[in-house]
Amino acid sequence: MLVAFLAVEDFVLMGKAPAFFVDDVQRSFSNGFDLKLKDFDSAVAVGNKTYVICGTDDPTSSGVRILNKLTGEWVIPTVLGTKPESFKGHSCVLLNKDRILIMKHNSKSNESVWFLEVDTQFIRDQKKKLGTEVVSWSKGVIGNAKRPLVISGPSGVGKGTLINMLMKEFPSMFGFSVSHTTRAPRQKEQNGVHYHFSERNVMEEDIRNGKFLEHAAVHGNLYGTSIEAVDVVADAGKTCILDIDVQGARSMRASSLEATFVFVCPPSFEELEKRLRARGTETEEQIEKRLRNAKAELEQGRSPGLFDHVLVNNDLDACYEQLKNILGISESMNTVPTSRMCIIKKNQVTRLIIYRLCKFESFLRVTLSYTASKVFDLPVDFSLSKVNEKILINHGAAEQKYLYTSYIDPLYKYHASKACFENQFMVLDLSSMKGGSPGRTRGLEMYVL
Ligand SMILES: Nc1nc2c(ncn2[C@@H]2O[C@H](COP(=O)(O)OP(=O)(O)O)[C@@H](O)[C@H]2O)c(=O)[nH]1
Ligand SMILES: Nc1ncnc2c1ncn2[C@@H]1O[C@H](COP(=O)(O)OP(=O)(O)O)[C@@H](O)[C@H]1O
Repeated sequence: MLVAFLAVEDFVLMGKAPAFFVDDVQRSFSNGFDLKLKDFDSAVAVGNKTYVICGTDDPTSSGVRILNKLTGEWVIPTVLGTKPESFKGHSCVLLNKDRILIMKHNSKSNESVWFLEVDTQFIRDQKKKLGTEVVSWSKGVIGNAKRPLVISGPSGVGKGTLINMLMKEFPSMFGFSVSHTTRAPRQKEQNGVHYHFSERNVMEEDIRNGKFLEHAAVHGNLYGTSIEAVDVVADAGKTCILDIDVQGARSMRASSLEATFVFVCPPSFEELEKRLRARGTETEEQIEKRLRNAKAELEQGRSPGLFDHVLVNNDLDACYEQLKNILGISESMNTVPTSRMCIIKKNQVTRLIIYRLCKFESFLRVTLSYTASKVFDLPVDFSLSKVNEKILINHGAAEQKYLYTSYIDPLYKYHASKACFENQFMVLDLSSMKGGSPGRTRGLEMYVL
């Protein structure tokens, strides 16, 4: 049953597979080289390389080693991304020759799906940059994240003001991506709220270790968006707002993150200077540097294809309304409309109906988010097979039962009985898969067949 579903290039090798199966596949993968698989290790062939994924809880282990099948050499690659914490029994399958899907046995579905990227664009870029073999983990997330909002514009134009207004009016809809920076905190800025204020050497090390989605040198300091900063907001079901400079926006445009890009302009250069000085948070030297950089930023903000929308922040309220229009939101999305509130005061029966309606609305909201992230228990053992964009998670092998199914034989027109296996399948649907390293892989669906 298992073999019937396996395409040759997608061959699966399970840590806990029966010995005869391991031996057969091992030989064909390794061209005669000894893979030295330990308990819970698994191996996947990708072109001339065999990737061994080590089933271990040891945090010091790289978790992955690569055999070059032509030379017989082993390489320990640079491992980027967030790797799964405990990684014992698992099954894997190769997808599109560029990433390996790994599913943990005996786990919850929201913790079970991981991707090891081996030859995606991100990996090819990192290989060039680091000059080593590179692999990168990405956690698979059931359901889709909301489309992030990237806001850029020169210093003092009003980005922070607009973002604060949005977050204050719609606290349950928006979350802020807290960037890292090497600049010193301003008087009212809190670490972990406005920025993660970091030492340059620590931030540089984290960048090397692939913890950042993007980073840039701005006004003489280092700024960057960590993968964690965006994922925390997305995992809470909120739209993530990124306040980043034009270089950062450009990097995000080129990445797998699909976002709405908004550039905010001042009505005039003089007004920008006035606002920056009135804010009183920078020294004269810093103000001059920011104004010099603003000229180039304003030019780059108009680069074709970079920003989806350009807003002129002249009248603050008008600009804020325009931003809300872009996002397709209105006040009624977050509060009970005032007309309804008036009725509430008028009579008891209407009050009850309104109360139920509100309850139902919040029930719907909860139900919808629950459906998107419904959690399954994955069995102690299963095999994976790939059929187009779907992964069949077969956990019936251990409990296969004969069923006698009655049917009418079309030739002889009499009732017959046929023995067949009852297998239990769950499906991981990858057809809406998005994102990937260095962030999460989202848009997955899981259901029982
Ligand atoms: N590329 C990038 N730019 C950032 C990030 N965080 C902030 N910035 C940008 O850095 C610039 C300076 O920010 P900041 O020091 O807070 O000064 P402000 O813009 O005057 O409030 C602004 O253009 C921000 O949009 C980040 O994570 N990545
Ligand atoms: N439309 C506007 N008109 C007048 N002042 C504004 C407007 N928008 C923002 N400001 C003020 O300009 C200053 C800079 O705004 P801020 O949000 O800190 O800019 P940024 O985050 O882009 O650096 C703040 O003092 C803010 O109150």
